[in-house]
Amino acid sequence: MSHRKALVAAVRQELAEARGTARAVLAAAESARGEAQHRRRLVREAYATCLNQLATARESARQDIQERYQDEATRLAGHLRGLATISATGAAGAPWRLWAPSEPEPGRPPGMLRIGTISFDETASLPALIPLLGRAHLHLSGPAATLDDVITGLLLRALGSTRPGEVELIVYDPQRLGTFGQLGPRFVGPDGFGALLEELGRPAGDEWRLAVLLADPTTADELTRVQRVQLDRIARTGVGLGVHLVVRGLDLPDDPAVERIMVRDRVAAVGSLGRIEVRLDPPPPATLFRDVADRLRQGPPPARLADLEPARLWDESSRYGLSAPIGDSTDGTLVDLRLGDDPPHALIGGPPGSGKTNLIYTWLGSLATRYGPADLALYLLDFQAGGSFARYTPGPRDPSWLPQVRLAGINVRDDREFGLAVLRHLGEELRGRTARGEDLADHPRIVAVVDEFPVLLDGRDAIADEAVDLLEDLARRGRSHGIHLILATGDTAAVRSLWGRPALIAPFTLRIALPKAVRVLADDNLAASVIPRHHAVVNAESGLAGANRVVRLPDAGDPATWRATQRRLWRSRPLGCEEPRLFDGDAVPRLPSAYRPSGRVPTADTPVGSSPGAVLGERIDVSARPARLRLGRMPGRNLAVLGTRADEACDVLAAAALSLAAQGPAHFSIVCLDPDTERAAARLVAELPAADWYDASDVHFDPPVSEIPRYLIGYGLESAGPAHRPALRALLDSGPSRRVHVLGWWRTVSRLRDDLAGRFDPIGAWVALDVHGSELAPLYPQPGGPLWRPRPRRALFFDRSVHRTPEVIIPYEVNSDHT
Ligand SMILES: Nc1ncnc2c1ncn2[C@@H]1O[C@H](COP(=O)(O)OP(=O)(O)OP(=O)(O)O)[C@@H](O)[C@H]1O
Repeated sequence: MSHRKALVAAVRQELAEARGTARAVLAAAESARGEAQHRRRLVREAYATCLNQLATARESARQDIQERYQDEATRLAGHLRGLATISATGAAGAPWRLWAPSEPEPGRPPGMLRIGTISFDETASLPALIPLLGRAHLHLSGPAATLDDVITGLLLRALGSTRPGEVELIVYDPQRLGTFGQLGPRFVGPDGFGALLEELGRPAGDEWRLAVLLADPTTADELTRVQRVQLDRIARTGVGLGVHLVVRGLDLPDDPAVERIMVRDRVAAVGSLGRIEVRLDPPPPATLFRDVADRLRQGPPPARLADLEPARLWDESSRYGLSAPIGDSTDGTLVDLRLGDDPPHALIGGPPGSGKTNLIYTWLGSLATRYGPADLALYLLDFQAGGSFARYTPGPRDPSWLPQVRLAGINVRDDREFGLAVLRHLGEELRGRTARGEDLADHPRIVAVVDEFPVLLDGRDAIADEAVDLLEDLARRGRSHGIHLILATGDTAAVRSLWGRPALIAPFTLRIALPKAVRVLADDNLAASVIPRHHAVVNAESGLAGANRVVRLPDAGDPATWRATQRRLWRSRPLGCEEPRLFDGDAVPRLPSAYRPSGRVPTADTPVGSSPGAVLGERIDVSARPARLRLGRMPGRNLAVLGTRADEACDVLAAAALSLAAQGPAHFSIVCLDPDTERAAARLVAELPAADWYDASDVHFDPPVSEIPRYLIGYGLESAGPAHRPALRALLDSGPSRRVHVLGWWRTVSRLRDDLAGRFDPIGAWVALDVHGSELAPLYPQPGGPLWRPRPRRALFFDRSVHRTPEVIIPYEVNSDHT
């Protein structure tokens, strides 16, 4: 029992120990669990804190990023918009509601064109731009109607942002679906497609050629292999040649120059924009077409004259030539005209109103601001009606003149003699320069401008013959002596006839053709027929096709603008610079005071020359010298003034008498037999120092003999009548040897003949007013009489002792107040 008890006790003991151990283990476990739980709690808490912190950090980072993204995006969008504005200025990029045609900036190639917008969030959008002129062809696919809207908009932008004439628009539209008729395209019909492809394979000229091909299924089906090859070649090489395609309905090969636009609804995918979607602009409102059409019709606003001025006045030397810009070219750079060894001379042509005068003004202005009077001398002749060169000479309201102008002839249409005189003068200058063999640097270069030169060369007469010879000589030899000619005309027939004179026209290698000019350029050079107004084709290779430069001309017409420039030049003129000689065919010269006795009345002891000269009128020449009739003691030294224009006859007689009186002692017998001339005769008597008056009541022709010369000034001598004829004839015959000379007026040659009984030898000199050449035959050594068609205020003067042919003179106005 005890054993059992002991065993029980031992087991109990063990159990108790085990329980104790278990309890201890449990306690340890419990505490470990507690520990673990505590740690877990701690970790959880830490995690939560961490999570919170992370969330906060993430939130703030997110916000930061968001803000930065916003900022960046706004900035980028701003940049992009700025870039877009620069890349597509004015009409190329403006939305339709603000749209108007715009003038491209000179010197900048055409930009991109807007077709719609790109939106990158709800609020902001950017213009979507695509390349065209100078950059790419366009290939469009999608619903035809939408494509045609897109194309219409693009054409409007392309034409509205370039200068009229810069883009030649050709449309192939067999179904006539397009709506660009107002843009003035050249339409090509279905049967012209092959020819069009051939044409597009050739380089465009100065302009861009923009071909819109709206192909229908038939076109695509019928495209031959050759045409396919041509089209592919245009797609690859056309852009470099100025040829651009805008195509729908036909494939174009893959090429960097081909921009593809795929349209679905009003959204497009554009090749160069990648995956960005473009929301297309609506089609342009119809009214905008009118604006573009008007602009195309009107032509561009003119470039400014001020743009041609050099940085410094008179800073150039003409030693090696004269070079001056006259306008800007289609790319905005200035185009120079050069005169020198080559080309030496210029021919300007264009129909009336095409802007020749304006071009000449521009050219002269540009030259005159670059080359001072030591480098340039201008001779200006205008055979047109109207005095376009008068602006360069002093006028009543403006005393300034253009210092380089030596001579200006205006209104010389009827005075071809003056043109001839100028050419003779230039011929002498050429001879002088040749003989002296001087260097070009010693002289100014001469530029002689002859506007409407055919007037001078017209008419198969001695003037035309001599003028042609002189022009030919000047054109041939002038180049090496610094003499340059600029001939201008609006007369097509005259230009045509120049081609019959190759020797004359050949040295005129610089050709300037204004719009619609005919035959100024070579026959196969049609550039002048396609340029818009206020443009010119400049060609320094005698008009050969391929040497054209198209120039846009500024408006040089405003006299006030020019006057300001001329004033500046005038104030800079060197000392001793002389006023230009102005010959105005419409002005009547006054008898210069040096030929009037007033003031310096000669006394009886003043020596009289052996043959004093009677001044009859102004010669038509470069220096405006008077025409004189020497009245020596030889037979025949009398003067007959012939014709019915009494005023002019009186002026001739008065100028003769006054100029004789101004030279030395003389006695005058005024015989006035025509009531129309009484007033003028009386004025003359009043101004002469010593004169007797006779009229029908006491007329006689037996003047007393005296020591000093005596002049009988007869008005209407035919009225003396038969009774006085013998005495008159005797006086005419024998007077001159006694220093008695008759200067008389007869209305007609036949009345003079009656008075002379058919013997004209005592009339050694005559001045004919409105008497035709044939009527003058009896007074002229050559049969048939001189060539003379009378014209107002011009007279033909012939003195058989000095003249081989008669000369045209302008009777001076003696009494301007006509009292
Ligand atoms: N580049 C230009 N810019 C603006 N206006 C111009 C330009 N060229 C000419 N004009 C204007 O056109 C008109 C005709 O020009 P201009 O008188 O020069 O022509 P023209 O050929 O000399 O004519 P005509 O032979 O009939 O005298 C003028 O009113 C002139 O002001």
